[in-house]
Amino acid sequence: MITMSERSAGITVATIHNKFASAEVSLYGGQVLSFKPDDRDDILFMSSPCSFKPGKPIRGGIPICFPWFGPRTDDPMLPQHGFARTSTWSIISFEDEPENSTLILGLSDTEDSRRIWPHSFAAALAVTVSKKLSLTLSVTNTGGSPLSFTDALHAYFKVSQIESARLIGLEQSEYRDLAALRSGAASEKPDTRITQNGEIVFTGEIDRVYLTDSNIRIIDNIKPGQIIIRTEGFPNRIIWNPGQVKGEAIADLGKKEWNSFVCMEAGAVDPNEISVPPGATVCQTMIIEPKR
Ligand SMILES: O=P(O)(O)OC[C@H]1O[C@@H](O)[C@H](O)[C@@H](O)[C@@H]1O
Repeated sequence: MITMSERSAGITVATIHNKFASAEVSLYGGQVLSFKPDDRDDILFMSSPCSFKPGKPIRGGIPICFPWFGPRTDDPMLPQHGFARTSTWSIISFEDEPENSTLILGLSDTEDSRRIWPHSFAAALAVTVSKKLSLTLSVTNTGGSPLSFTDALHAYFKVSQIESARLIGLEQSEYRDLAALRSGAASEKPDTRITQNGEIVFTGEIDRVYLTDSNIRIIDNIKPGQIIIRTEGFPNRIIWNPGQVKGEAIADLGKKEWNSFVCMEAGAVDPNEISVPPGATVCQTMIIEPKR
């Protein structure tokens, strides 16, 4: 079953409900806002002061970073993480099967998008709600010249408290430390690779791009259960939590809320950008499986 409602002026939300789960998807941003398996607690985090105002990104759920991840290196004035998360997507279709429900949203180039990213494209996001939450982003190059993009499904997972959570699956993987690079440490160069030693525990700011597509497990350690994340077509994992100092300075985040989420993003980040020849389509999938 699907029902549509207005979250605020200009923000339409589809609520999907079936025998396994419920989920909310905002057409603004093409963004999953919540996923409640068995109608239990949401496994996704949503910032409480988030204003849901067109023009601003929604902080929580699963924003889509596309067609670039992070700041645009050739023009830092352009919006961080691209324009997909601040664009309104259209509904392409909705199908309710006995075991799952799939909503497909679409976004194509416009005059405005071509001004900052001169490409013709048709993107579709298929959100399947079942025991698992599955997102497939497909991008078709509808123009006559090759296009390439970087991207991420920037999932915010709720945790009871970040210092107690653990993230498993990246042991021995190499990463680039974006936080260290930003701090301008002389020893840090964009191509510096560090090897992950053991599981990830959170003791302060973490902002890293891992050069791997391995499966991830998030363990809350206070609540029982875990979340398993698998992907196809996403060569990178990005792990982000701002820590207390930077977290308290984020205007659209509640004062203590930096402590209540971890972002585990499936991405294709420089130098792993995705190239799409004219007429071709590239698909990337993220599957999120909550386990009791
Ligand atoms: O505040 P934004 O634009 O949503 O970005 C949040 C974070 O997103 C992460 O993906 C980046 O690696 C971080 O550097 C960034 O701070």
